[in-house]
Amino acid sequence: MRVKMCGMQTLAAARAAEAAGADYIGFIFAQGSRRYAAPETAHEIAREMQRVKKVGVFVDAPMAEVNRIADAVGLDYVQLHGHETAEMARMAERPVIKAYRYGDDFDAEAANVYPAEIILVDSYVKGAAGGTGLAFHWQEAAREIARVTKPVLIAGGITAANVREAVETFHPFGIDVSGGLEEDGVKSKAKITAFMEAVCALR
Ligand SMILES: O=C(O)c1ccccc1NCC(=O)[C@H](O)[C@H](O)COP(=O)(O)O
Repeated sequence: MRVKMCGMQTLAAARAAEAAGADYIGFIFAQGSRRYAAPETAHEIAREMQRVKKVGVFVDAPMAEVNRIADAVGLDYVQLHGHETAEMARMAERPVIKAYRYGDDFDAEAANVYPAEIILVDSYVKGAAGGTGLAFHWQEAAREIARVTKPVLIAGGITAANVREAVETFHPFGIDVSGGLEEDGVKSKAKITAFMEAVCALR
């Protein structure tokens, strides 16, 4: 079970995520997010990482900008978290993680033919692209999400307290977490460690 820890803004948080055993860390390049990371900052953090894969999160950004930032930062994946078309995804120069919001644009058939390596299913909250800290209706969604034939990351409101239920409900490729690692809106080393302990207890 893979773990993606998203919304990294400091070297300390990224080091804690890597040391705890995260498989992916994410940087938010969506202007307006409180978790926005400037590409220069993300690059400084990324170059210190040894093993963890670096993901850049974009919302309806021009693909030229996505590719430019991916090069500048040294990203391993780009996460398209808006309403990007398949044509846009084909222009990506990195493997794509395509995010859908359950209750908005999620559609298993569309996800299966979208040119992405990994599908991420997040919560839908009107007016927010992601990082809401809210879970969607897992029991209702499970059968539909099971029809996705690609690796699936489940996101939205996951914490150390409910990650077992998420895994037992979806049996996903992996879990994506951001707010569940924060204390007063800032990534917490203690919460990062506690989250991975909860995941390791499932393995
Ligand atoms: O985190 C953000 O601020 C954000 C803003 C705009 C688009 C995407 C964003 N986050 C993407 C992620 O992959 C988050 O980890 C995911 O939405 C789950 O967040 P949370 O519910 O806080 O665990």
